[in-house]
Amino acid sequence: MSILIKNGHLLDPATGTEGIRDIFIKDGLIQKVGEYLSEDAEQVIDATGFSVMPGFIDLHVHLREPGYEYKETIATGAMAAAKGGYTTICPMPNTNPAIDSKYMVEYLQLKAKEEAVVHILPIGAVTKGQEGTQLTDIEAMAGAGVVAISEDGKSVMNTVLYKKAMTEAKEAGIAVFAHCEDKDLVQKGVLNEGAKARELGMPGISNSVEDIIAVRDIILAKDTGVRLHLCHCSTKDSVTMVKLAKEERLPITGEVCPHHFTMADDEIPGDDANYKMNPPLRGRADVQALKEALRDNIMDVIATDHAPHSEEEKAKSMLEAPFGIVGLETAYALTITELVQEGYLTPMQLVEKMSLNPAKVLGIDKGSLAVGKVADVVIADPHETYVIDVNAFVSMGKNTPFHGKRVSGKVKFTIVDGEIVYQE
Ligand SMILES: NC(=O)N[C@@H](CC(=O)O)C(=O)O
Ligand SMILES: [Zn+2]
Repeated sequence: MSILIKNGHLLDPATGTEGIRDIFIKDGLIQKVGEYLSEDAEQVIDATGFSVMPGFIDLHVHLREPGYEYKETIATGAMAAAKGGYTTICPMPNTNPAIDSKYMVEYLQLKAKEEAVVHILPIGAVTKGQEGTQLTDIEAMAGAGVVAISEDGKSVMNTVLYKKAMTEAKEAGIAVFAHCEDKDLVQKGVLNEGAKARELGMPGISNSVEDIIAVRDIILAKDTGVRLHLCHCSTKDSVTMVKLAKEERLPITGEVCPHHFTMADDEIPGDDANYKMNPPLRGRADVQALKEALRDNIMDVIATDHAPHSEEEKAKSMLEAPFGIVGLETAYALTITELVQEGYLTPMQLVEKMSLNPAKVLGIDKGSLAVGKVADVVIADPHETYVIDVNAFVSMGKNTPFHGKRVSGKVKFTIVDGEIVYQE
């Protein structure tokens, strides 16, 4: 298939290109980028007024397959990704069984190849069954194609074991993605510790639950030399620690989720589990620190932590319901609305955080629309304003606190390997 994208506003931070360009795609690759291209193409897309960007790369999604297909499948999660402008997503290994062996990695890849409309790059578990006791065969999983290891959903609390995992990941040439949460300190917390938790009479989760493990993991990464990526950073002290680590030139990157820069805990209307996720919505000062950290490039990546659950599960009290909200279909709009329109990020920075930097974290040749690159492209209207409606989601998960929120920014086309996989 050949596609000619006309008159779009190209945003390609990898080459420093920002401006009106035409792009000619053929045989799955970017063939030409220029002004007034007139190539013959099977499909011409008029992208006047739209941004044309390298496809978004999500370092943190939960696809729920195998084991929890009633929440999401590889097929539905990938379709939600395409609708959100993502062309590559990295599923976390907390499935049932967990992605904790070469065989499970191969199973996931095979299913993804058959069923997913976007690229799937799996992440392997750190310990077998994510039970925290026995390391997985990290070298074998890396050989099978995992791009990182992570115990996401929890932390590896045994420091000796985790250090060994980091050493092995370093040897295998892959990164460690850290979910920072002190399992003992969190106790039974369900939302941020503070006035809202007291008002609802529910146990809180302090910032230190995250901060203590973030410090530990940064120190372990310094000891082992592994590339460490801190998932879903939610606190102002996480920001400070990533800043210090960068000043020391440690290979550490930080990720922020749209919900953590969009909403503070004081906006939780009551006992509604669509506002329950891990880490929780934090205080105003944390939200502000996260926005500034993205602006100042202390935080490198915006990732969704797309965590679908069934309506039945999320209809329960916050005390009972599982943690997590969906994010693939709202991330671009929340980033435009909360960060670009508010002056925290330039459009080029948005592309860095959602595409180029994630590619760098993974060490893959994506995140750019330069000639010769794979044609993974998103075309979006940054100005279109609308109201988020869960009934329009293609994800099986409808669990979001942003239903009814007015936002700007809508994905129009998503192109994977030169093929249109989503069109509004
Ligand atoms: N973030 C969440 O609240 N939940 C995630 C796990 C995780 O990313 O920690 C899930 O798998 O549901
Ligand atoms: Zn997590």
